Amino acid sequence: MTDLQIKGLVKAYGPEAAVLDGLDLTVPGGALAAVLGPSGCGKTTMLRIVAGFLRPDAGSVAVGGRVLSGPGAHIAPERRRVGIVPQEGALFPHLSVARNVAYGLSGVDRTARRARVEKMLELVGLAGYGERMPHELSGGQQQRIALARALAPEPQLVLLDEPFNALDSALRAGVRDDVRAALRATGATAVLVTHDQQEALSTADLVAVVRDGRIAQCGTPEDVYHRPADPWVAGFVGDAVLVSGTADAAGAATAATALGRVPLAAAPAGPREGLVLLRPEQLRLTDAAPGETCGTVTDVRFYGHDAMATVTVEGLDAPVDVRVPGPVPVRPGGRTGIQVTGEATWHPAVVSPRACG
Ligand SMILES: Nc1ncnc2c1ncn2[C@@H]1O[C@H](COP(=O)(O)OP(=O)(O)OP(=O)(O)O)[C@@H](O)[C@H]1O
Repeated sequence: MTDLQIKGLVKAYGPEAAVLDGLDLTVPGGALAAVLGPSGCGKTTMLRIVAGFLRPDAGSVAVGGRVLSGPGAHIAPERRRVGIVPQEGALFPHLSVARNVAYGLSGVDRTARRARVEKMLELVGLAGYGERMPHELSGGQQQRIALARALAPEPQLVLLDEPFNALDSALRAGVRDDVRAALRATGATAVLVTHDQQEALSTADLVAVVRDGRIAQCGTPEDVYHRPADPWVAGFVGDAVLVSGTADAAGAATAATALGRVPLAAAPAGPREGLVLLRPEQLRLTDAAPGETCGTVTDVRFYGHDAMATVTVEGLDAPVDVRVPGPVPVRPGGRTGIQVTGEATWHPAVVSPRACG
């Protein structure tokens, strides 16, 4: 299995500020990494450089130790052993499914080619579909064929550029699971570009969040969600509750906030004044008992699996969101107590990212 190493990637289009500004990313062999970031922050630019369609201004791309792009090196896209699954599949409309899948298998003899196509169709759950034409497939089936086509030549790396965008939400989760299973079965290293936080967290082994042309944080989905590098990352990968806090005595992993004393994941180093970050599911609505943090519910949004209550709390400038798993016990206008569960992360300052897009 082959790893992907991107080092110090820089790319500007014309005289404007660089879109990629020293981007580093390592994806271990066999892992699926999701590259997540706001629109216009350079995700596709990075993917196009890795694919070899664009040359970087500086930096390097290596797969399995083989430099594909770098100072004095540029391997042509077709010689990179990199498979690509574009947005909306982009199958050749005039070729049958089997011929689409076989497209990258020139030089392979007929019998081996046929066997490989059958194996790939089986892998993506579409055995027996070889004679169909692309227009006879659903959108989800087309995306799976696009993956089969990308995997057929046994690439070392597979790049997926927002491949589920055109699918409706019901189909999306199923196709996503199938694609993930197929990638796992082949052991290919893969990079999935997406701007969908849920997709990144639920699909990938690693999530890399791009900001200002660099990786703001790269880690497991759990790390990025529960231990975000800063409030911006936290807000980008999920709903966040951010309140001012004063850290307790040096070395203590607790802070005083308007939501009460909050346990921290680690004792803060540096200034005692800072920001305490929680997820809405770490807050609980309680009966408004004396001595407890209290507030007024101003809004309730129902999502089916849970609901979000917005609560204004004395001492806080902005209301906080509380995720409620079952029926919401308070209507808008009602009083409620609030309790914090679990540990918060501590952040010394708010990051204000350069505007993207
Ligand atoms: N060929 C080009 N010439 C000039 N500017 C470009 C070119 N391609 C992209 N850009 C600009 O570079 C920036 C990054 O674009 P890119 O497509 O890499 O972003 P992205 O993160 O993939 O966005 P999205 O999520 O919307 O697809 C954008 O401001 C875009 O307008």
